[in-house]
Amino acid sequence: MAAQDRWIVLSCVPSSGCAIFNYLSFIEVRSDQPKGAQQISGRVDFPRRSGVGKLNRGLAYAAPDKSGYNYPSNGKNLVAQNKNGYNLGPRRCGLEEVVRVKNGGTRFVDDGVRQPPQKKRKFSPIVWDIEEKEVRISSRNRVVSTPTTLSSPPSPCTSSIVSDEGVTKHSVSANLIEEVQHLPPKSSVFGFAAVSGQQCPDDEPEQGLVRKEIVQAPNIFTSRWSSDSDDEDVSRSEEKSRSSSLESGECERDDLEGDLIVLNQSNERSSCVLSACEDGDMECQSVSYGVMDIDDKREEDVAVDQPELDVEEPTGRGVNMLLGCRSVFEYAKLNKISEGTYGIVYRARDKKTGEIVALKKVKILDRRDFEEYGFPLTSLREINILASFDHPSIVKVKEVVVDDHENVYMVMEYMQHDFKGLMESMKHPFSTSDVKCLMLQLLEGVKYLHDNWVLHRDMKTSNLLLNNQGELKICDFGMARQYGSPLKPYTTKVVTQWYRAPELLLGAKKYSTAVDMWSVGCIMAELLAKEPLFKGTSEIDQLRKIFDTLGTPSEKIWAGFSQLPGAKANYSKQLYNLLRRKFPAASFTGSPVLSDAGFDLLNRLLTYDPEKRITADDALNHDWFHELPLPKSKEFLPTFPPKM
Ligand SMILES: Nc1ncnc2c1ncn2[C@@H]1O[C@H](COP(=O)(O)OP(=O)(O)OP(=O)(O)O)[C@@H](O)[C@H]1O
Repeated sequence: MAAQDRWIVLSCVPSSGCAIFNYLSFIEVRSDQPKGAQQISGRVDFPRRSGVGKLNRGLAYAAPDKSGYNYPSNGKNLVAQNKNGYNLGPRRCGLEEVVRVKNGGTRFVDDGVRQPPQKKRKFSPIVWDIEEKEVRISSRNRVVSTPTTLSSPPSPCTSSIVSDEGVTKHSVSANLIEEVQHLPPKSSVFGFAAVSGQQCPDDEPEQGLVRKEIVQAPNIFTSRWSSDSDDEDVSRSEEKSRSSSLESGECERDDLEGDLIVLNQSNERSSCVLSACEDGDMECQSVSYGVMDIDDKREEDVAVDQPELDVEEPTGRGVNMLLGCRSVFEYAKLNKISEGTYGIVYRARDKKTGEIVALKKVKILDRRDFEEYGFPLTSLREINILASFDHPSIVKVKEVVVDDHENVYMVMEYMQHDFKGLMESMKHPFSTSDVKCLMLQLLEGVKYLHDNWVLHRDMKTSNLLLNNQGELKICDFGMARQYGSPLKPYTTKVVTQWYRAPELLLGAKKYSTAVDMWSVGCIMAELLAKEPLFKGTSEIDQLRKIFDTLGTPSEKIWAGFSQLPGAKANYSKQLYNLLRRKFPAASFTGSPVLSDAGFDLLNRLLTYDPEKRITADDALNHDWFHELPLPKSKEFLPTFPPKM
């Protein structure tokens, strides 16, 4: 396959300093371009960024295949330079050379340097760095696809940086270039928180004082981010259409922040492409499907705000990129598993292989919105992240397929159960060794996410799947987003209410991995008790329920608590942490029992202060997992009758 038939993804750069690329894009490498540097058809749009320079459009070029290139392991580093040769930093790409010319003539050139093999992701998905904006993908010029080739090229997404404390961390690097997936023809690719201690000993709960056992849990905020002094405005837009089908305890998802999105692929004839763009001052970003045609207004913008392009305009127009995706009719739908806010999930069979899969149809909530704004961001985000991840505790996306009506489906590995449904149908709760086994898998998955700078933000039992091999996998990444340094304000309307961390309920705009850890604590409690821990009926009721159990937080146990928007409300003072009552060390009443070590872990997960809340890494090393009963191995987990 010639290079010019490939699709490549140009990635974006976080918004630091002079970094001016904010998006990744999918760009078609065309064969009808001049020699040497093959022009990549399409438009590359960038969000407007104050102080950085407006980037509206660029053109991408790629050199022809110099054969013998053994993707992905031989990926080269590319350097982006502006017109004056200013080096914008290394980028890595799965193609031999990629030259991207943006406004002002920025181009990527091969610097001949090899990237050391890196870790974790199959490829780097997105860096989304757009705060709380409505982001949609335009249905005009549509194209979609996602990688299915799950080879694991070294991740270009991480690089070492030095944190505030001088500790070397991995971070999502700026300046990414996504890698090309080489695909076979036709395969579409695609107190109380008396801190950790939060303890109020069971034998003396009424004695008045909460024991404050300050445990030096890793400091999530300070260890991973620089100062949060950047008080960026969060421009958030409400999603116009909402589903009324929210499950009990769920909040509406009102944020569509984050950005876009990946999907790369190639096959012999056509591929799916996404590019990202910004809609003028409105900062409504959209991703064009398919070949990007040049819209006049954007050209004007470029002309006014940017130096002249020193490259040719793209010539390609209107290729139907959906051709690159297999049809959903390759699968026989067997039954509907679930209909959620953003998707309908079916059990289906691959007609060719007989394999049973899960098909998640992306729900278009409002057709007119779709026409105008395109493919829902949450779905793109989910596809992108899932396609980029490769971990036993994260559900795998096999490919993306389409139907005749432009509906898009994710094809995922099929998992027989979700924990919400499972626990509703179980007569007895999981045993302690079952829960340990499940918690280890869950924490491994969460650690993987956090190591890759992704917040899931919607951890709950219905988003945890279990198969008959005893494997637990996290799904539903529609709310996930990349985070980085410095800590940015995000929307607070994330995480289903029952699992939502107190800092979110109290309106903290800056939050991070600790929100997922709180949810993990709620899940641990639920796995043990077979009942959700805090079943609030509203946000205020949710807080009330948390405070009633863990005690009302104060500045003393949670530094910064009093500054949170929601802290001003008049909460009734509950001085004690009564969690141990719900999980006693021994019980004759049927309450779930929990050893001191187990209770300590639960308490650390449900620590008010996010900075003191335990991390996934530390939780995995917690003593509870080393004491008897030991975690069961997956193969010995109970099996359950199939849900129908
Ligand atoms: N790979 C899979 N295999 C089997 N069932 C699945 C799979 N993925 C999802 N499901 C089922 O579909 C349900 C909804 O999936 P998912 O959460 O991804 O959709 P959603 O539309 O985002 O839902 P919600 O609005 O609840 O967040 C899950 O709770 C689970 O029961």
